[in-house]
Amino acid sequence: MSKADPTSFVSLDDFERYAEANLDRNALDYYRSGAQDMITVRENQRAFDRIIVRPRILRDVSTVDMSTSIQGASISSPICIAPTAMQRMAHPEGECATARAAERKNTCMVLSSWSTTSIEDVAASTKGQSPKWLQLYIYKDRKATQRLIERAQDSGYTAIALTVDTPYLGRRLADIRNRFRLPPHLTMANFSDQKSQVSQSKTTHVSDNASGLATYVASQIDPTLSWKHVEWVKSVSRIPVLVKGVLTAEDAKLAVEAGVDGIIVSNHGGRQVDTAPATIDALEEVCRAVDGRVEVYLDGGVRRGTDVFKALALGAKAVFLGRPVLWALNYNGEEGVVEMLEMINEELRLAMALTGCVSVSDIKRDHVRVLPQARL
Ligand SMILES: Cc1cc2nc3c(=O)[nH]c(=O)nc-3n(C[C@H](O)[C@H](O)[C@H](O)COP(=O)(O)O)c2cc1C
Ligand SMILES: CCCCC(=O)C(=O)O
Repeated sequence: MSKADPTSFVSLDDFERYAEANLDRNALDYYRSGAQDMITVRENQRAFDRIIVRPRILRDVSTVDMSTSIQGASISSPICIAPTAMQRMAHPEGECATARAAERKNTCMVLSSWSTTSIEDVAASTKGQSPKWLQLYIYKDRKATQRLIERAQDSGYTAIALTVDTPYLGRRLADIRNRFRLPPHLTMANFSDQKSQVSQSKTTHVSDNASGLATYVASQIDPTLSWKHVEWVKSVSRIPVLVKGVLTAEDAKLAVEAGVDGIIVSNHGGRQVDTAPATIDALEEVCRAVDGRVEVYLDGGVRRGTDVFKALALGAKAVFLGRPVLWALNYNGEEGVVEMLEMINEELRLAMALTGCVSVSDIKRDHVRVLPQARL
């Protein structure tokens, strides 16, 4: 695999090609892998190709405004950053570099609770001028879970994205083969002061047994979780609570009934249950079920400006990028993430101009036609 030449990066794929040639196997496979045969990973991207854009013409597109808001906070464009764990494997400045890049582009970053930099250090690395959310798992240790929410609130995070698709970790074959382990100089930084509550021990902490990551998740995450726990998170949080990992109309309705403030349509980047639907295929049924009661967002496979356009046309308020951030981080830290965000933002600007949309509210359902779903 030849390393992509940074001077000729023309699409988000180029960042990935660069990282493929640059990252060590353990990190690269962890970042790019998905569950089992990775069918959903591929579908997340391919499904966008089954949606036809219907451009409108002659509408004076000399000025295009991509600004929007999420949970009441203004952002410069509907392209945000999804939570991905352990970013310091990609670059020494990891999550801080990502947060600074997000702030420079005035967009929202979601910090993984399994970050290699603490909630407080990430907050301190920015000026607090763009929204930061904390992604949360419900840990077996409820006090530790509640403490994470409090720490996020105290550090200026403005929402909690509660991940609900991970009662167990999906089966990721490459990580099992590689005996994935977090490099010894890194830690799950949000837990380093809580060893007694969150048993982050040498044996369970991403240990080097064959399913180290899965074992770690099984030791930490409570698989008994149900909707009443979502209500519990709401009851202990002063900031909005969103659920991340909804793929069906049925669950979207239950989420609204549980009082959530927003829904992220996500299949965890195809990393949990393989052959789950592509998120762009699930988006419309979720939006119909929600019927405008809360904001709906999407992540999974978004790689081009036209992908963002299609998600907005089908009802998403904003989209979140996962892996492209890791590839860009690996390429050039904060600057790399800024460059990647600028690239996809410019693609969105052009997609809007070429379809006759001068603001995100101009992007309507009839700007796209969805072709019949291919067989998986
Ligand atoms: C390496 C990696 C780590 C992730 N870690 C988390 C995490 O800690 N919490 C979480 O809710 N989702 C996590 N996700 C899922 C992302 O938030 C997001 O749903 C997904 O990556 C979006 O798809 P994309 O990578 O195709 O853009 C992770 C994804 C990847 C690729
Ligand atoms: C133990 C970290 C798991 C993070 C995660 O959500 C993922 O890898 O998809």
